[in-house]
Amino acid sequence: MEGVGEEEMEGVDHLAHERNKSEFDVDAMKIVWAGSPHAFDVSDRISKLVASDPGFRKDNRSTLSRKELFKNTLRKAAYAWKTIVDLRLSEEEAAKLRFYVDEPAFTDLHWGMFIPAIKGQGTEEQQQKWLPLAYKMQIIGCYAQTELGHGSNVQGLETTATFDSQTDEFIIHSPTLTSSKWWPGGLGKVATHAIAYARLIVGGREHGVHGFIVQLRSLEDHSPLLGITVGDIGMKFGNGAYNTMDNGVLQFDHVRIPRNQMLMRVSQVTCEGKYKQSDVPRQLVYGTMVYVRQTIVADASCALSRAVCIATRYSAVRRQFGSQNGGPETQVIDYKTQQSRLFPLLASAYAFRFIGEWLKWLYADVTQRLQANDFSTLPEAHACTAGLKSLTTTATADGIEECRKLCGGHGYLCSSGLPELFAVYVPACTYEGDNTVLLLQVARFLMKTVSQLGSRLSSKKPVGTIAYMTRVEHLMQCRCGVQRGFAELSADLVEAAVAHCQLIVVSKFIEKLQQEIPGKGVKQQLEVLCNIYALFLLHKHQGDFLSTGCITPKHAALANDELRSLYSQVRPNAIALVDAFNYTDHYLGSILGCYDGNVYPKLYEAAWKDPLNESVVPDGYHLYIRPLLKQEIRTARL
Ligand SMILES: CCCCC/C=C\C/C=C\C/C=C\C/C=C\C/C=C\CC/C=C/C(=O)SCCNC(=O)CCNC(=O)[C@H](O)C(C)(C)COP(=O)(O)OP(=O)(O)OC[C@H]1O[C@@H](n2cnc3c(N)ncnc32)[C@H](O)[C@@H]1OP(=O)(O)O
Ligand SMILES: Cc1cc2nc3c(=O)[nH]c(=O)nc-3n(C[C@H](O)[C@H](O)[C@H](O)COP(=O)(O)OP(=O)(O)OC[C@H]3O[C@@H](n4cnc5c(N)ncnc54)[C@H](O)[C@@H]3O)c2cc1C
Repeated sequence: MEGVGEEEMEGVDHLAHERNKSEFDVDAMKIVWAGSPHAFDVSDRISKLVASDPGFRKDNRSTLSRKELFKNTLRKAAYAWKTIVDLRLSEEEAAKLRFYVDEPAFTDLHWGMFIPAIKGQGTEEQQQKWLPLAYKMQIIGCYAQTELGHGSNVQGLETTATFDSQTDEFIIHSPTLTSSKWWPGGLGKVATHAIAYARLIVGGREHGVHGFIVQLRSLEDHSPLLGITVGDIGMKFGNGAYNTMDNGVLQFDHVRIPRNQMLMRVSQVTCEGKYKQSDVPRQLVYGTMVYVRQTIVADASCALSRAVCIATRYSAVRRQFGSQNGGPETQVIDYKTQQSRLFPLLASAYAFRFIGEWLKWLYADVTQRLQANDFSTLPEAHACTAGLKSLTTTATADGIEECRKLCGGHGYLCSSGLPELFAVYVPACTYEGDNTVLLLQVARFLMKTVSQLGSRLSSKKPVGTIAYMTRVEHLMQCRCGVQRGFAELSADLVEAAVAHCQLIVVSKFIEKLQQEIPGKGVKQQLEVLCNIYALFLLHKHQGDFLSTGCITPKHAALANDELRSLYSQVRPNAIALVDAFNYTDHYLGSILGCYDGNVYPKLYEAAWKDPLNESVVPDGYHLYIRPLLKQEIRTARL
């Protein structure tokens, strides 16, 4: 193997000159990014714990076969659980551990959907029975909603749950091929139980889709129970990437479960076969999706900031052109074109961090209200979680790909970390609701609000995130007919929904800046980023702003000038602004993004570790290359 001098690999901080340029207190910014001194402490401690433990190694994922990859994920999940138990980690610390282990696994669905579904839709009694088992991982659950034929259209699911009053049981059945459950994570090979969604039929009458706790596999030998056919749906996009997850297929053949395994907080079936609806809205059956959409928004800033950190550090290391008198070439980060692609993404990472924080608050608020039987803010919470999930995941997936391009050719190497990050992240635009379908929900909410504006029948004034609507006069003129023309106008309405969500992100960023933010220069940096975020959007959509007369061409030109000036203000602080994410090299998983910026020796070293380089002459030489070179190809046995 070709070696690299030890001194070239270790110890020298190639980005030190960049760090010295920064004009703000990076440690204080780390606290702002983490959310609080306590959150910073937990995150910092757990990230270092994971990074220093060889049990959590992840640099070999792209070279493993699916079976090896999956087995390794099982090992890591078991090891993570042992670490959590041995170290007596709190729930907050355990969640951080899962985050820094950085490998999609069945545990995400168990903790992220199965348990929340029981908590949100189960009765007290059901929670008391199932949650202790789930918390100790004595059962492992998944969330089985989507089917081969229907994902977005939940009302179109075909699986049935028919009540049998003779035996006090439900019979869960997949009547067609398209009713096979398809996609649930953890289902393929691991889950012992599922929250399965099915159309409830009682006494021959249908009552829509409800959730049921169904055991799938034996707790003794893991074999599927009678009437259950279950397996993995196959390889997904990208090597490694989301293939650590066993997304599954499941068919029920008249599987019987006790009546008390229907989640009965929203509606109940009595032993006499009576269907009863509580006074909580039916939409609470969708509550787990609202919860997860909110966590996805909070996670978007993590994925985007990770890509931005890699691209920013590498852009400061990489030099092309511009050498004067034999001096060093220009750092690519100094090119205005690089800045105009990179810095809006840096600003977006911060914007999404704060919108995630705000959405957590909104979710906690609506949960509290629901407990007190106040359902008034549910439509707004649904619109915000759906819309912001769509906005942030689309921007993050696009942003990760842009960061890959910002790293030139080296960004295409797996060792840059960016291809895998993209492949793992991009399904977030589809799962928990296809992003366009979710924006249509926001559009519906907006149109409903518009149709009520000024209506004599409605005395309610729009509040919260739609309060601005009373101030937009020409909305009043748009009221007529928009409800009737919804489908025809849906492409435009989706754009309106995006604009509404962008407004929320910008206004919450501005609200954040109205708070006290300690630390030298921290607030000023955030103001610059906030202005970049807002002006970049204005610049990108200037056609819309100009055509609606919201701005003049002069305003548009001024905004563009200001944007360029803001990029110059960010430039000296760029490295410190990504250092503030406090990511370990282990978590970043990228040679291009490593903290010390010592990129080239590490790339060189890593190349020699590729399995193809294990032998100088490749396997297959004698069979395929030599006959070709010797012109013996016609006689060779191929
Ligand atoms: C090792 C140790 C580990 C320790 C670990 C510790 C912690 C780890 C913790 C957690 C891990 C964290 C997170 C990870 C979790 C998961 C993320 C990872 C992987 C993702 C897995 C993906 C899962 C899935 O994809 S599940 C399936 C999701 N499916 C969808 O999203 C379907 C999308 N479709 C819909 O939501 C709806 O059907 C629809 C499109 C909204 C319905 O449209 P429509 O038919 O028009 O509506 P109706 O059904 O008729 O509804 C009418 C009425 O209701 C309103 N509505 C709709 N939805 C909601 C809602 N959710 N809430 C409130 N209201 C709603 C609708 O607007 C309409 O209102 P209106 O009548 O007033 O207009
Ligand atoms: C990696 C991954 C993990 C998943 N994990 C789970 C899980 O754990 N549990 C689970 O239950 N499900 C899971 N899913 C399924 C996921 O929730 C669905 O795939 C998702 O909700 C989208 O539904 P769909 O596949 O039916 O898309 P479709 O609705 O078929 O979308 C296809 C196209 O049609 C468009 N479209 C659909 N409806 C409309 C409309 N009304 N108007 C305009 N355009 C429309 C969409 O925008 C899209 O472009 C997972 C999916 C993935 C990719």
